Amino acid sequence: MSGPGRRPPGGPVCVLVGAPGSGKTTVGQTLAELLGVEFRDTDLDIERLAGKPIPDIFIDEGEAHFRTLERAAVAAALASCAGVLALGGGAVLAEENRAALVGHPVVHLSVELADAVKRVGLGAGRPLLAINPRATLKHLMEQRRPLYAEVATATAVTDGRTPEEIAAEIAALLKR
Ligand SMILES: Nc1ncnc2c1ncn2[C@@H]1O[C@H](COP(=O)(O)OP(=O)(O)OP(=O)(O)O)[C@@H](O)[C@H]1O
Ligand SMILES: O=C(O)C1=C[C@@H](O)[C@@H](O)[C@H](O)C1
Ligand SMILES: [Mg+2]
Repeated sequence: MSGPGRRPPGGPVCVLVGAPGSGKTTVGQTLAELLGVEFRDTDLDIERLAGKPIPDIFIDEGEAHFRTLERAAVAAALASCAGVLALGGGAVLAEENRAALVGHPVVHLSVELADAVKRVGLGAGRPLLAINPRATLKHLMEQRRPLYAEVATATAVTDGRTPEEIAAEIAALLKR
């Protein structure tokens, strides 16, 4: 893993991006504990503001509305989080979000299809994976791989590794 990049004053110490099941929420929580900083997750921010779970937002208002909420959540979190920030798996799809990430230390949690499929199972709580999770995840990962690479200043491989090992690697890197 190469260096994570410079952190703008007041911004997150680390932003995590990656495919569904890459471990952004799990590794992010562990990393925040290790560093003694706040953990923030734009998916949770969106659910709190909307007052309902993400699958219900997809059902009631549709994906386009969710992406609008997500762009606002990413901008707000980048402006106010000084800890570890996990983004939703599809946040990098928006050019606006990719532009907002420039200058931040962004770590891509990489995962191959086999481990990702095992981790998300039948996609419970993940509306995009509700039907045919393996094929959908394969397509999403192929489509998004260049976008994660575009925004990332460092990559941490997660396949076959525990969240604790991954968080420790990122923490060491951030101290450099
Ligand atoms: N390195 C790992 N090894 C094994 N299991 C893991 C690892 N990282 C995460 N998991 C498990 O995989 C599942 C998905 O992890 P998590 O919810 O953190 O992914 P995510 O990247 O936040 O996904 P999403 O994009 O849907 O929010 C959880 O059950 C978690 O316990
Ligand atoms: O991969 C995606 O597009 C998504 C991932 C989750 O984190 C949530 O943001 C939502 O379920 C959409
Ligand atoms: Mg998550």
